[in-house]
Amino acid sequence: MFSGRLLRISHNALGKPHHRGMAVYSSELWDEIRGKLSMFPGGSVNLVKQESGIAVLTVNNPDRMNAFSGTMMLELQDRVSQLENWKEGKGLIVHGAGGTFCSGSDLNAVRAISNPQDGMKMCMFMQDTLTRLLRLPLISVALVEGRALGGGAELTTACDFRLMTPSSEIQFVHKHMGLVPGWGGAARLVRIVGSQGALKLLAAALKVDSALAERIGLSDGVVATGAGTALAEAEHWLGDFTRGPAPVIQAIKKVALSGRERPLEDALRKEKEVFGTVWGGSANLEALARKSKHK
Ligand SMILES: CC[C@H](C(=O)O)C(=O)SCCNC(=O)CCNC(=O)[C@H](O)C(C)(C)COP(=O)(O)OP(=O)(O)OC[C@H]1O[C@@H](n2cnc3c(N)ncnc32)[C@H](O)[C@@H]1OP(=O)(O)O
Repeated sequence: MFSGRLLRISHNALGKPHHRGMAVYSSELWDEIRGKLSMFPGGSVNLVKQESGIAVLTVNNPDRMNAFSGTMMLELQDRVSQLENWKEGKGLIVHGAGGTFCSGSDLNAVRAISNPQDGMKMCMFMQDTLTRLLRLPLISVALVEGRALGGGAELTTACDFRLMTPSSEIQFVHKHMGLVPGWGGAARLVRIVGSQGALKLLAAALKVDSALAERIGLSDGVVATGAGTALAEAEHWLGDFTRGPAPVIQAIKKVALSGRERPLEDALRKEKEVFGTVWGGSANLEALARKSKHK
């Protein structure tokens, strides 16, 4: 488990603790890393915020099976910042362009930064961004069509839920690359499928199809394939969880998140704090006035 102390007190490159909201590392480090990543262009990360309160984030580099170039890593961080400030937001779908999810880091960039120093910086940058993605006050789902490989598999674990099309696959291929996950994917995978399950998926670099993924709790459901169909089905699926006023949905995500990440007493204090934001709020008062019955 992430401890509450780690959540709120992380360490900068010099080992000094610093306090930051939803991030893991100090943003003082980012200027240098951003400079390096900006040298590897290609693709984009697109964000559409819809009136429904559900946003769609598209990893878009179809010529490279949606691999993450350096500039896409930068764009992802910017998109997450935008979503952190989206007051009306309730849900998020993360998917890939052109019928596939994401094939991880762009190997052309990886080859150019294959020294340990640059690798560590990229790792910290992506850990920070994906941690912030998971901590958004939005209910998020990764829609996996085609392949989710390496860092792409890690990206799926930075969402609250995963949906897969019947023929799609998630594979932590890191072992075959002589690596371990570096974008926080191992830590998150353990929380999703347990330590035994995570060890099996990582150590065998198993191809996890949609049936196996559902059986081990990696996937939360299967959606039909087809141009636009999978996305529409994912929106419909998410709609069940995002129906209602944004402050209430965001509060639900916050208490679930603190329960997932914090030790019990810390999570209880957080729950009390979040409870205070909705108690006597407009949705609460309207429900009381309606004399709601839950038959
Ligand atoms: C922490 C994360 C970790 C790290 O950085 O440390 C990583 O993510 S490492 C990257 C892990 N991913 C891979 O190793 C993917 C390697 N690629 C493949 O296995 C295949 O390309 C596959 C299965 C994604 C798709 O196979 P398919 O036969 O359907 O298509 P092609 O192989 O012809 O691919 C089309 C085109 O895309 C290029 N491509 C695919 N993935 C990447 C990538 N990760 N980086 C750069 N380019 C990629 C592939 O080379 C083809 O380009 P072309 O110019 O046509 O050769």
